[in-house]
Amino acid sequence: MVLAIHQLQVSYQQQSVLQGVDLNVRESEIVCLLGASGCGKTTLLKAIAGLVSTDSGDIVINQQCVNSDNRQIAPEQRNLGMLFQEYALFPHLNVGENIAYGLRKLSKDARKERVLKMLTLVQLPDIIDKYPHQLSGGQQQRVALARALAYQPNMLLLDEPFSNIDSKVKFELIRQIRDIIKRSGVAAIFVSHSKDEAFAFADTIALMDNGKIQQTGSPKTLYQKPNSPFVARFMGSLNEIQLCHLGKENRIWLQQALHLVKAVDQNACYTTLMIRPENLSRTQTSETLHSKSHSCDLDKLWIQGKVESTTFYGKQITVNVRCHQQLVSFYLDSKQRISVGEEITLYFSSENLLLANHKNSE
Ligand SMILES: Nc1ncnc2c1ncn2[C@@H]1O[C@H](COP(=O)(O)OP(=O)(O)OP(=O)(O)O)[C@@H](O)[C@H]1O
Repeated sequence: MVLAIHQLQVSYQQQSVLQGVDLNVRESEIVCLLGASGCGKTTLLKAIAGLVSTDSGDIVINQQCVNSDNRQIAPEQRNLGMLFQEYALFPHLNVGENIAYGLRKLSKDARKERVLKMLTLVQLPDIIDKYPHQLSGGQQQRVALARALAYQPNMLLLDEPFSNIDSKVKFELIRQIRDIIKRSGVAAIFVSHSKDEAFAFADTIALMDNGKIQQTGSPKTLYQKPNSPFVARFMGSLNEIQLCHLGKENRIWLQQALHLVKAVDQNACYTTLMIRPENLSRTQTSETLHSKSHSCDLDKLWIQGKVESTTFYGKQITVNVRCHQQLVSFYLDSKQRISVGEEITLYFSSENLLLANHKNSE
C-alpha cells in the first residue's frame, strides 16, 4: 500500500471539514477524490501533502506515519509530486530548467539525463528551450507533470489538473496524462468535481460529501452498484420513480411484479424505484400492461405512459414519458421514430434496479 489513511479528522478554526476519512491507495493506482465544491477534497489532498495540520487519525505513506502527534513530517520530506493549480511553471525558466528545478542534488549530467527522460515520457522531446508562455495549456500541464515525476516521488497529487483546459482537447489530454502516469508506475490521487473526468482518468473513485467518503470503488461499481441515493444521483442521470405517482394500473402491476422478482427483497415495501435511463427500453409491440401481467417474463418490469417531449442529441434522443404524475426518461437511437403524444410501453430488467434492497430510497 502506498497510502493508508485511517479515521482522519481536519478542522479549520474549530469548524470540522474532514470527519473520519478512510482511504487506501495501492501501488500504481490512480484514485479520484470526486465531489461537489466545498466537500473537502482539496483539504484531504493538502493533509496528505502536509500543507494543513490534522486533528486526529493516521496518514501512512510507504509504511511511515507522517502525522503522528509528536512528529509531523514536513511536506518536502514526504516525497510527493504535486500538481496544484497554484504550482504553475516558473515563467522565467525554460522547460528544461523548470523540470531540473528540484534536481539540484544530482550531477549536471544526471540532471540532464533525467530531464530528457522526462520529456520523452511526456512525449515533448523538442521543447526543452521553450518558455511556458510559448506552450499550449495541455503542453504546460505535461511539462508540470514531467517536473513532478522528475523527483521520482512516492505518489503524485493532482488538484483539478484539467480545470483550465479547453473542453475540446481535455479528454485527449486526460488520456495522454493517464498513459504517462501508468507508464511511470507511480500511484496518483487527483481531485475533481467532474464524474466524466473521473471516469476517464481514475482506476478508483472515492466519492466525497460533507467531509466524508461516501463510497470507494471502481467507476463501474459506483455507477452500477451505488450504496446510497446520493451516490446513484451523483454518478449519472437517474429516474426516481415514485410508485404512488405512477397511476393505478402501472402501480398495481409494478408492485405485483416486484414481489414476484426473486432478485429483490421479498419483504420490502417499495415506494421508489431508481433506474438509469439507458436501462429502459420501448417495446416494439402494442401489447398492453394487462397482457404483460399474464406473461411469465418475470425478469422484466413494464410501465406505460405517453410521450411528453423529445430532445435530439445527434446520436440519440432523450424521451420524456408521462406516467400519470411521474416523468420517466429513456434514450432512443435517433434513427428510430417517436412522436409526442404517442402511447408507449417501457420495460426494464429487475437486475438494473438500483438500491433494490432498500425499503425506500431515502
Ligand atoms: N484555509 C481555510 N480556512 C477556513 N476554511 C477553509 C479553508 N480552506 C477551505 N475551507 C473550507 O473547508 C471546506 C472544504 O474546502 P475544500 O477546499 O477542501 O473543498 P473542495 O471540495 O476542494 O472544494 P472545491 O472543489 O471548491 O475546491 C469548505 O467549506 C471551505 O470553505
